[in-house]
Amino acid sequence: HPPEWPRNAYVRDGDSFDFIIVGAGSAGAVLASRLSEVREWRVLLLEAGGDPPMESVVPGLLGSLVHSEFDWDYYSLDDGYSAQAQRTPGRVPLTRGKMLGGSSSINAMLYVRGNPEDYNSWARMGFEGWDWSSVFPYFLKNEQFQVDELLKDPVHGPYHNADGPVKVTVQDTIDPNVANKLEIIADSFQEIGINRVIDYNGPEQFGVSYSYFSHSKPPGVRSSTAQSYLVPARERENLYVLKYAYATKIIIDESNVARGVEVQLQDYTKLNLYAHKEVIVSAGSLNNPKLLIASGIGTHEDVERLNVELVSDLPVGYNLQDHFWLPTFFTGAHSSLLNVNDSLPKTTLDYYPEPRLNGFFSIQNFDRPDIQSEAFYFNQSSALLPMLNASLNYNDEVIQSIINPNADNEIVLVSIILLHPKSRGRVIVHSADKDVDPEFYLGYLSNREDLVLVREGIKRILGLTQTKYFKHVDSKFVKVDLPECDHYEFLSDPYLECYIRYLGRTVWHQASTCAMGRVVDKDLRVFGVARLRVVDASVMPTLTSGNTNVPTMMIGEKASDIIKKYYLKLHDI
Ligand SMILES: Cc1cc2nc3c(=O)[nH]c(=O)nc-3n(C[C@H](O)[C@H](O)[C@H](O)COP(=O)(O)OP(=O)(O)OC[C@H]3O[C@@H](n4cnc5c(N)ncnc54)[C@H](O)[C@@H]3O)c2cc1C
Repeated sequence: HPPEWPRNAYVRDGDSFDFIIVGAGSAGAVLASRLSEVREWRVLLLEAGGDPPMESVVPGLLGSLVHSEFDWDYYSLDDGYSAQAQRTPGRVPLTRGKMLGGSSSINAMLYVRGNPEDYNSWARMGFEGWDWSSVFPYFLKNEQFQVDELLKDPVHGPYHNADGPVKVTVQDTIDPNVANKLEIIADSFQEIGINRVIDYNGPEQFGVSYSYFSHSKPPGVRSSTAQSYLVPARERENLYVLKYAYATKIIIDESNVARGVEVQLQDYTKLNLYAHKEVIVSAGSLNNPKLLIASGIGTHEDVERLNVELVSDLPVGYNLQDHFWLPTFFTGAHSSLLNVNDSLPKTTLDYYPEPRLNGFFSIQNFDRPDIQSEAFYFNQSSALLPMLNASLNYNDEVIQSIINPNADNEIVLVSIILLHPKSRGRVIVHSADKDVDPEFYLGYLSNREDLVLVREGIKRILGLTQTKYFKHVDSKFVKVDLPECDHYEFLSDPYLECYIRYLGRTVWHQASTCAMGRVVDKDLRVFGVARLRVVDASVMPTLTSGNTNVPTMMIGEKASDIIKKYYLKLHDI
């Protein structure tokens, strides 16, 4: 059954609330739920989209919402240098959820907290209160861990909580062949020095393990923030959820105090809504810059371009950071499709449809991992083609050159993710009009050190071909059809760099466009404007060592307590 989503609020022009939150995503929905725990606070949550459809709720339907009405469907600018093997060179689809739950309603559900050093480094940068020991309680508060053996385990148990809102399970599959192959691949990783660990959210992140996902045990239901934070709060009389409500501008008075939000509804009606206490912007790293710059908060050049008056001169939209994702492909065991029945995928909608191992290792910096690596196994009947096509958006020649060896062989895809890129991108806003998208320059590999690190990462992974099982099946690194790289010796450094520039692309972790220290302070208040905060992935000073959804929910949890402490004058919550 579809969940009972919160009802749409009846709101009139001029209405006022205590808090207005813009964006019901990974952070915004957490804030709305936590702030409305204070019954005397009236909380309005504005969301540009509506309720999530069943394709969002059912884990096995992952991937079917890309380019739909539930996706902002942005594309990056072609920089002529990276992601050149996309269908349109350089133009990478930047999927973002447009519905309750935001990107937590469309993402791949991997549950990865990152490394304690990520947060300790934020504290060392001067952001007091963001060190690991301060943020760890919020990770616990978020989690409803459903892996009983680990909960009971004296070593792993203390790293988990069974009572939070977001259900977390360990990967499972009903296909014994897939389970067996993932075991073999994990052993092969061990042979190249990437050890087996049980739980990367536990005592040790370095190593390879099964993946943990934010969905429930069967019957599998995605634990988006809509499902886990908003549904349980839907009966609260002080929580108002306004759907299909696009925030066009923050209303700021002449003393630089945020007073409310100007909203455009689907039928283009405009409403002015007011906040007695605060406006909180949680529209995500790609959308916040447009809203802030249209409200006069940005560099003076960017604000002037929109013909608005400057309120606070801040580098909004700069400093865009993203994890760079690169696939490598290896042939596995020989196999052929003689029996059609054997070829039918053995899968269930209860689980994530593409089981994968998740590994973390380092090339340079051993305080925390610098590379994340995922390993997927595909037989002929599997999801390889749709994944290359719909999710990864490669051109036909590239896809064909990977699918061809798959006719006679299983394929192992091993991705390499650059966790701490030095390259930076930018969101460029040309218009405040709801229907004019900003431009997104990702800046991948603009710092050569990033290219070198990924290249060394591939070399480490190439070691797999020398391991027992891969040798036994005579595994080969698949030569992808990249004519521009052909004049380099296959697998030489220049060849690998060319390969990276063509195949590398996003894994949808854009962050830091309103980072702490640049646009907001450590309590996430916007510099130069009173009663205005930004709370979402855009405030991360640097990226974490892993997928960004849980860190963003943690930011929502921590910000809720910062706000409660401030207004309720509490010392501890
Ligand atoms: C395809 C995909 C796969 C991913 N896979 C994973 C994964 O497996 N694991 C993981 O940890 N992370 C994953 N991520 C990343 C993770 O989901 C994001 O980092 C996280 O959701 C960001 O949260 P946020 O609160 O910053 O923004 P969002 O969750 O995107 O929320 C922003 C919300 O604001 C709304 N909004 C925007 N502009 C306006 C406006 N002007 N007015 C009103 N509302 C507005 C949006 O509709 C949206 O609901 C993935 C992301 C994508 C897109």
